[in-house]
Amino acid sequence: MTGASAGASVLDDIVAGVREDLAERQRRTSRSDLESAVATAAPALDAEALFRRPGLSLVAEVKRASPSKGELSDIPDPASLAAAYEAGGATAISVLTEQRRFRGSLADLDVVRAAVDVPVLRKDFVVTDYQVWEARAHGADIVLLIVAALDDPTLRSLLARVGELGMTALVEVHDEDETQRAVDAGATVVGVNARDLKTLQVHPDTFSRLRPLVPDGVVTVAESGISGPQDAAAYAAQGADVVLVGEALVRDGDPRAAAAAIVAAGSGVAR
Ligand SMILES: O=P(O)(O)OC[C@@H](O)[C@@H](O)c1c[nH]c2ccccc12
Repeated sequence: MTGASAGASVLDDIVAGVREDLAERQRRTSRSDLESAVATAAPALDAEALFRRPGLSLVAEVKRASPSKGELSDIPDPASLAAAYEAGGATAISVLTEQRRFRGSLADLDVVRAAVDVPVLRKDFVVTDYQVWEARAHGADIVLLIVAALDDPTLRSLLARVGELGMTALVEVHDEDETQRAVDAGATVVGVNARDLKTLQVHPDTFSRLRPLVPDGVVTVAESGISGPQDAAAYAAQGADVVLVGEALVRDGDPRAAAAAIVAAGSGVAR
């Protein structure tokens, strides 16, 4: 049995809402409209190559709310927030585009894309090819693929599409079985989410438990519950190439300095 069929969960609820919103957008914008937009868009930036550079990379997230915490921050100006992250040395910017639980949107992705020169991640519950085209049409360079939400054939076909469009896939796992599925499907960037999206609980030891299952040469990303520089340095010492941070940055009054402190903490950590 795969994660996608593991019974009712928060994740199933979120994906059901995502599919309804998706059907609505598909009525307005055809797949061929998206393909035309992609054909004339600037090519995707190579985020994976940036993640492979020495030192700890930071992916800084634009996140207003979450199912576990509710409202986090109003973020009236996502473009300025993203620019602050970039000025602080973030390698890439993550933008939540899920609307119902995270209060994100493709409009947020658009304004962030226009505001920064670094790669941008579309953070959403991607379950169909259409959403990958949509991500690229809106300027995303990276797409999140959550293994728990996908069966193997779908994971593989979405990975192939992300590659065809020149983008990087961040393939998210939260247990041993999902890690094996990600690796077998050929993921080159694996994100270990310390928050189990089925129960919403954070388990800080998840990264160190799953890291040994990821082959050398695959980029690893530590995700969720990172409260600041100390946590980031700890993940770097455990072999993380990248940390993905949302709440701690959106709640900080000085997101540029907060991002810079995380980047500084990760530099010079023996890995
Ligand atoms: O705000 P935090 O605890 O720093 O977490 C960021 C990020 O890991 C989290 O937003 C996230 C990780 N995977 C996801 C999948 C969908 C939505 C959100 C997420």
